[in-house]
Order: sequence, then C-alpha cells, then structure tokens
Amino acid sequence: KGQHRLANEIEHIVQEHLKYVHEDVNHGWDLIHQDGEMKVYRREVEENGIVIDPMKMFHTIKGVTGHEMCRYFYEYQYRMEWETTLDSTKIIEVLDPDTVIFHQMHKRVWPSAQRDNCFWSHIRCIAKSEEDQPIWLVVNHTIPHPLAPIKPPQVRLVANVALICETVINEPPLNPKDIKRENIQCRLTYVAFVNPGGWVPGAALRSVAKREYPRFLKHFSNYVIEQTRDKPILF
Ligand SMILES: O=S(=O)(CCO)c1ccc(-c2ccc(C3CCCC3)c([C@@H]3C[C@@H]3c3ccccn3)c2)cc1
Repeated sequence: KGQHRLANEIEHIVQEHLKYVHEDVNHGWDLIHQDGEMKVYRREVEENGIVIDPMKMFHTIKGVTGHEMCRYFYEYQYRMEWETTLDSTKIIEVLDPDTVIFHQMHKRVWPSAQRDNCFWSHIRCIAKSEEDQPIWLVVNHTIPHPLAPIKPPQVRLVANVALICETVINEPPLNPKDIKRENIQCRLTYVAFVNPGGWVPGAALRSVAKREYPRFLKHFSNYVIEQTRDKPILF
C-alpha cells in the first residue's frame, strides 16, 4: 500500500483516538446536554486564557451503519449539505482515496473573527473479530499547507476531530442478506479538540459550543438517515 508523506502522522493520531475512545467520561468530563440517545460531554480547559474545551459526544442512530455515517462525514460532495457552519469547502490535495486535505471557511460566529480550517481527513475501517462488525472512523486534523496560506484577519483553527462508529445488528437473521434497516443501528463517538486559534470570549465560545455541537450531530444524523432510507445497506 503506497505510503504518502502523512502516513506516519495519520497512523499516530488514529491510534491516539482509538486509545481514548473508551475512556471513562465519569472522571473530569461534565455532561452538558442530553437529547434521547445523544449525550454531550465537555471538559473545561483553557490555554493562555483561550478556551479549548475538549468535546465528546455519544449517540446511537437507528437504521444506519457506521460505514454510512463515516462515508457521509468524509466525502467532499456531501459536505455543504449537512455542514451548516461553513461558507466554503475545498479539497486542496488528494493523498489517496481515503486521505484528502480540505481547506474550509467557517461562517463568522459573532463576536469572533472568521475562522478557516486546513486539515487532513482520513477514513478507515478497522476489522474487529470475525463475528463482530468492523469499526469505521474519520479523523480530521489540522495541518499547514502551501495552498492554504493564512490570510489575516481570518484566524486559523487548530482542530483534531474524530468520528468513530460501530454497527450493531439486532437479532441478526440467519442469512445476512435478510438484514433490514430496522435491525441495525450505529453507535458513534465524536470527539473534538478545537482551539479557536485566536482569542474568543470564553463564555461566548462555551455557549456557541454548547449549542452548536449537539445541533450539528442531530442535523448530521438526520441527514444520513434521510440519505440512506431507501438505499441498500452499506456495511
Ligand atoms: O467535525 S469537523 O471536523 C467537520 C469539518 O467540516 C469540525 C467541527 C467543528 C469545528 C468548529 C469550528 C469553529 C468553531 C468556533 C471557534 C470560534 C468561532 C467558531 C467551533 C466551535 C465549537 C463551535 C462549533 C461547534 C460545532 C459546529 C460549529 N461550531 C467548531 C471545526 C471542525
């Protein structure tokens, strides 16, 4: 398999996320929002007076697979259909079919300056045991890039985000071909380490994050449910 220039960095970041995905959120994380199956946790962290609170969300979505959730989260062509916080998105480099570099302009969130984000995005399937469904994940991680120069007054985000999904099949029928969408669900973990890149009033950022993260996950989940409703199941 061709090793591109980011292969080692990506391997390291992916392994880090896999190490912490099962971390116990009862120590040091505050449950700040719950909506049905969705639970949103936050740790309050500041670095040089800038709020960089890690966010962690858990959700169970009926009728879709982890591969479908990750595919719609990763693929460029769907990005503007579910991402409501963006003015633009662009692929500036393709390293392989599962690894691309995006440059995105976020909508301005008052009172802060407009943010942009340049990040590698990698999708991967991790086989578990024979009988278990594989884990699918997408990691988005900031990286500098010559084709995405920082242009003040825009502020460059520093973000390390992972969407890690398991597929659960309830009462698996003898023949896997008979599996229906009502028999499947996706259990996902979403973690986001976002440094806004420049000063934002802490209280404002915390209220934006508290509102936006659950909204994003609910909107994105509903989008994937709608997109996959009448399509064959993608395991
Ligand atoms: O999952 S991703 O990789 C999807 C990539 O398309 C991703 C998601 C979210 C962000 C993000 C970018 C900017 C901001 C703030 C910082 C100052 C002003 C805006 C925030 C804050 C937390 C609030 C927020 C949370 C969710 C959605 C939008 N807004 C988050 C970046 C990447």
